[in-house]
Amino acid sequence: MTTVFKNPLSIPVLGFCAYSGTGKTTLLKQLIPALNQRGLRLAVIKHAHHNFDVDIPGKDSYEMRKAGAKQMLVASHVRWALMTEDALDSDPSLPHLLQQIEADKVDIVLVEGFKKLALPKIELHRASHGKPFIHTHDDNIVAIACCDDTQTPNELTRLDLNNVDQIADFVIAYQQNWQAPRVALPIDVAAASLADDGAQGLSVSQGIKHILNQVTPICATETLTLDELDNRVLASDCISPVNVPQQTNSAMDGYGFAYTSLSANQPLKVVAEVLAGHGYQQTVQAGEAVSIMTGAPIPQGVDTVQPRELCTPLDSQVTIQQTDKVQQGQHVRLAGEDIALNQVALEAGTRLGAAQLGLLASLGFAKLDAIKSPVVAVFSTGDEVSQPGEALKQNCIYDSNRYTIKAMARKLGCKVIDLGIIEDNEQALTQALLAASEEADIVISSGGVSVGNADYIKTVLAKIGQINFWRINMRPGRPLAAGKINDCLFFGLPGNPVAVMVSFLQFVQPAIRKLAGESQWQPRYIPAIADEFLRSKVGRTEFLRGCYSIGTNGQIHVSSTGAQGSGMLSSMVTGNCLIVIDEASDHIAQGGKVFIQPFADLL
Ligand SMILES: Nc1nc2c(c(=O)[nH]1)N[C@H]1C(S)=C(S)[C@@H](COP(=O)(O)OP(=O)(O)OC[C@H]3O[C@@H](n4cnc5c(N)ncnc54)[C@H](O)[C@@H]3O)O[C@H]1N2
Ligand code: MOO
Repeated sequence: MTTVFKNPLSIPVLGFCAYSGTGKTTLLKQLIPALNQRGLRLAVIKHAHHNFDVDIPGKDSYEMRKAGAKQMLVASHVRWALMTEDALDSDPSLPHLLQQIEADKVDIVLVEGFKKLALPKIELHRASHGKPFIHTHDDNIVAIACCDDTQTPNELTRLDLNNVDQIADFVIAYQQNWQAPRVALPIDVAAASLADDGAQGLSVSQGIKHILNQVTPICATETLTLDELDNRVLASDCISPVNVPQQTNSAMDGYGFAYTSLSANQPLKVVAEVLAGHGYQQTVQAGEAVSIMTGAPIPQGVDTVQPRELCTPLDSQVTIQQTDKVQQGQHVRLAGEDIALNQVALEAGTRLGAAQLGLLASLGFAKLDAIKSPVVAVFSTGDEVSQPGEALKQNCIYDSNRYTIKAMARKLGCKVIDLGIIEDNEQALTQALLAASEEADIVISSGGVSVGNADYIKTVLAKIGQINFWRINMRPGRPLAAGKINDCLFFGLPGNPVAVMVSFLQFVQPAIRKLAGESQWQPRYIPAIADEFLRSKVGRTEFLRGCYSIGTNGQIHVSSTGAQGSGMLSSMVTGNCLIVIDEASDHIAQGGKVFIQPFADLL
């Protein structure tokens, strides 16, 4: 049995394990020079089972430690050592020790000891010692080094315990082939299986995958002006018809000359002034310079520009100051260095914003084809749900969901049809849903997807569409209906206002983006440090509303907005992000790592 081990470094860690007396240290003492000879920089961590000391009584560092310094760092120009007094009841933590290694100074960490940790290891075995194998009960053994008299399983790399060069070659290959494990995000749609485990509910990733499988991107396009293209999705690759910049030009107001003309304190003859939008048609000769403005084309013979403030003009000459610091080609913007002629400047499926529109303008485009905007029809249900602006009847609530859904859909570039509040009766719902499915690409409702008695929506949907009623293992937003009415996508979001927003962001948003032809979109996760204990539950993804900020240590910190009731819309207003806790965690400790999705990135 081994204990979980997570390598916190970006370099490999390789253990050497054996029963005592096998010759681990003897081997390592021979292996280290062999690896050094092959150019591998090493760190070694050794687990000592006894109380040891590396210091000598009488030395200053020893005396200061004995006087009570918990940590003592002694340093000279050749070596430094950090000694830390730990009175642990159990083994030291290898990840913690690894974090003390300067990973930019070494290529691999070799570990002697820590036999029980699930870290990759080479087992050393000497049959003559009569000790059992380790690989039979440890899956982390990557090779076994033994003598001729030992039988080993075929699937395990076999090394000769007495052949140090062979073992060194193995370590080199291990280091070269090692890849840092991918950071596991709390939601991984690509890895989700679509196996039918509906009784258990679906994970968020499974739900998204099922939904995306039902979405066929819109093909219809329309030609729009640059202004109209804002927040729209480009229909085809945009090929640059020009070089940007069109010609090689100056990045500074100053003097342009041939780098080879420069010699200290030798003035250059100023032969012309070149302004932006104009040119100088002659070739600038050796010993000559032009006065040149930012954006003006660089004349023939010039390859370098010195800013005006580092030049001394006198009559028709200029002296270039600090000639020793001038670099050939400085302050010259090359033709096409931003975007080259015929290069794909923007790919089909790009959502256009300020930067993209500016870039299209810089290429001279006035109009381009965009995918037609998805049309989203939105309605609310529930006898208690009332129209804002009207007097609130007793036991009723105002309809907030329709407004959050409409605003989120519009933010995603959709055209919105507002179907209002549809009364909870079968005929009205059937008519409204069928009519909406004719006009819209997506129909979204809220409320009535759980197990309540007065909800007709489930009955109606079962009759007119192919709709799944899922239980998603998440909070908030557990019930979710998703499917199709004819060719129209349908989402029945849960009624609780925060659940509506979270379900929209996690499930409807990817569907709308795929529908709209946006090919590259992935939700963004940003690592943050939890400033408080965050409660969760194994088996469900938790979306807490949080506030993140940059801490004094320069890292992103996050805390929850407080009470997390799924009816408390104010938490979405106070917060600036969702804190996403994966299914495997039952809590995040204060100071622990957690992923956040800033609202600004989500919509
Ligand atoms: N016995 C069970 N009860 C509930 C369960 C469950 O699994 N078993 N799930 C709970 C969860 S979680 C949620 S979320 C809700 C979702 O239920 P519905 O989708 O059927 O929604 P309603 O019951 O219609 O409404 C829930 C809540 O939201 C308010 N609401 C509804 N529409 C709007 C609107 N347009 N604007 C603002 N607020 C709205 C409604 O008044 C309710 O308070 O079910 C739990 N119960
Ligand atoms: O999942 Mo419900 O959405 O907790 O409010």
